[in-house]
Amino acid sequence: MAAEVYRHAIGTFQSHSYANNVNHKQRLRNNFVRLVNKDSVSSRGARYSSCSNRRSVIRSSASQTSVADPVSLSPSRTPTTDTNKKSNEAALILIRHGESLWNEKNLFTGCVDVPLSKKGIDEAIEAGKRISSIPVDVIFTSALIRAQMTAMLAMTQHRRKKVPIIIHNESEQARQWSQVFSEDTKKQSIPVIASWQLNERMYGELQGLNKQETADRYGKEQVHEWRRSYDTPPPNGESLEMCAERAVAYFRDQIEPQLLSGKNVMIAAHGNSLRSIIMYLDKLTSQEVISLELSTGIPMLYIFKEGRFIRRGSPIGPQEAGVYAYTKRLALYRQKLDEMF
Ligand SMILES: O=C(O)[C@H](O)COP(=O)(O)O
Repeated sequence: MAAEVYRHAIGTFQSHSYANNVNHKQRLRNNFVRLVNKDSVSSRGARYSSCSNRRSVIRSSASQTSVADPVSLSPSRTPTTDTNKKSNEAALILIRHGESLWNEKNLFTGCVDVPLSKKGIDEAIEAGKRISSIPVDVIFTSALIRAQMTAMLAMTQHRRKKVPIIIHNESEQARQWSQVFSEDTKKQSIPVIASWQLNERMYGELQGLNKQETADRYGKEQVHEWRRSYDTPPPNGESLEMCAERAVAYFRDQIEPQLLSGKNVMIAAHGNSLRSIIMYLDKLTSQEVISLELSTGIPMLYIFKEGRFIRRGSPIGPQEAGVYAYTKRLALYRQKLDEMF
């Protein structure tokens, strides 16, 4: 089974109470409305919501919920963004943030904005070493500091030494205002786009609670269902399906066009927002995704080629020959780096 490929150990986390949820119920209601009306789901405009996933063939049946289309892209999804490269091939790196202070304490974290632990910082740096020879043209992160720190720390290790700069991308005007006019600066920098749609799923009333204590109180099975099932939300929180509604919509609307235009993309996000995106990329069923676990701070590489996503696992290190054998472009880039540095 495809999910078995993801051997990363599950981080242990636990829960607690959610501090910033004044509008929480309203948001959940909105999410449900959006779920009912899936065709109208857009990653733009809304403030807070959940994500959704799709992998390859997501079958629709009583036990296997259909999430989205297979990953091949229709002509209507041709890139509309700035694209000077003409290529139907690109690299996609996914990284779950390094261990956070609440991961360390085994607390359910969800949308709470918790920074990295010391170990998490080391993991982010280590992740950066693993991808240090893979070109990155644009970075997407969630709006949460643990994902943003992971992306920045990882990029400190990159051989090309480009500087990540934050770009506001939420509207045409924001994009205009964020423009970098100097061609030299553009070449020496990497745009970073932060978006709430890539946030961790909202864990509702579990946020801030200890995971082990919650399992002791409600039972292991119940807690496993809240954490790993596709469509059972934790109390007042988001199910993976709800999380996928926002994350996969965002991926399709904002990230795929970049890949289609030949840009290499890195996404630094979270256990469940990335699970939903991987479900989409690998066409996992709602049953298969249950066993998909992501470790903190482990980069995963996909090659986007002819409208399809090809999973290439996790680069072991910058010298790993196999990574650069995947595509001619990666190999050439690596060769250029070797000559320059
Ligand atoms: O929000 C959290 O607690 C973690 O980031 C993910 O937790 P999980 O492994 O319980 O989904």
